[in-house]
Amino acid sequence: MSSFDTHPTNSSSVQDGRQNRSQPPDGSAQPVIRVRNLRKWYGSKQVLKGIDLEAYPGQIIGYIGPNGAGKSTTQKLLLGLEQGYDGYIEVLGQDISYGGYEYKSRIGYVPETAEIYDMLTAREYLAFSGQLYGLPREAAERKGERLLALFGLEEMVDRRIDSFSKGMRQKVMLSAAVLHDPDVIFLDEPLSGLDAGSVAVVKEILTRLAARGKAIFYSSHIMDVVEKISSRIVLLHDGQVAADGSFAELQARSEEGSLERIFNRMTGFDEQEAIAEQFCSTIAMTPEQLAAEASEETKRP
Ligand SMILES: Nc1ncnc2c1ncn2[C@@H]1O[C@H](COP(=O)(O)OP(=O)(O)OP(=O)(O)O)[C@@H](O)[C@H]1O
Repeated sequence: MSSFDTHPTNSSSVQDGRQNRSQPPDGSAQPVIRVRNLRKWYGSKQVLKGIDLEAYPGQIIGYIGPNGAGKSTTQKLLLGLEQGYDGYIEVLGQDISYGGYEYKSRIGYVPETAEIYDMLTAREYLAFSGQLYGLPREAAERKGERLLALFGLEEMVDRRIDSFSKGMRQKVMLSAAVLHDPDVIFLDEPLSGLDAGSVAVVKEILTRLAARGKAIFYSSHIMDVVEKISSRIVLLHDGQVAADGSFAELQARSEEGSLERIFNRMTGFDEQEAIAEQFCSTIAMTPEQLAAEASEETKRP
């Protein structure tokens, strides 16, 4: 039985959640995200080279890839934050090229780098972002206060965000992204700066939100978390989808153990030892050695 058939309120833990959600959705489920042949250029550089994607309610999609592969660009295009693309993007049944707003109120987003209004207190910020998504101010404040308290920040609610640590800010961003109970949640490195206990809490929250039918689009470089929580993993390499399937399917295809090893093999990365050695040797080079090397280079034809 797949999670698309049932949305249990008493969901399984992170450890066994993956197996429960690795099945494809049943025929009746409508995709909440549909992307066809998505292409994007920045100037003359083509960043996305024809992405096809579908996401269904209840899925956590681990969207992974090397630095610069195009993960954030894809998320920003789906969110309507980045303009100018070729291909087709549909979110919650709406072709986003028509520029409507309705679907945006059903989306939550934690960006990779938070642009947060840090002169506001946490309470003010959550009330403000809740209102942007259509919640009444009092409801947004009340819900925000409760979410922050659950993250252990009850003492900080009325402090200005510019006095928060990195992890505390991340908890505010996470709370702001889900305050309006969105149907689709985009997360770009959501665990950045969080301590081990908070990571465990967020993993459980994501598993439970998916069990309640939310679609979660999860970009991260922390492979063991992606491996554990994702019902489906999409590997982007050089602007193209290099693999798309459950962790078990990827494993069967690549005969590698962990997602980290699968990732390294599929992206052709096996040079970590050589690079690390060269890096350390470069650090140890003296000014004289660097000058000698530069003079050798100028002599070469
Ligand atoms: N505003 C921009 N203008 C020009 N080029 C950009 C812009 N934004 C992104 N790029 C380029 O697009 C490519 C993909 O960037 P993107 O941020 O989507 O990668 P990513 O997969 O999210 O990487 P990372 O894992 O490092 O966050 C990179 O080559 C980047 O330099």
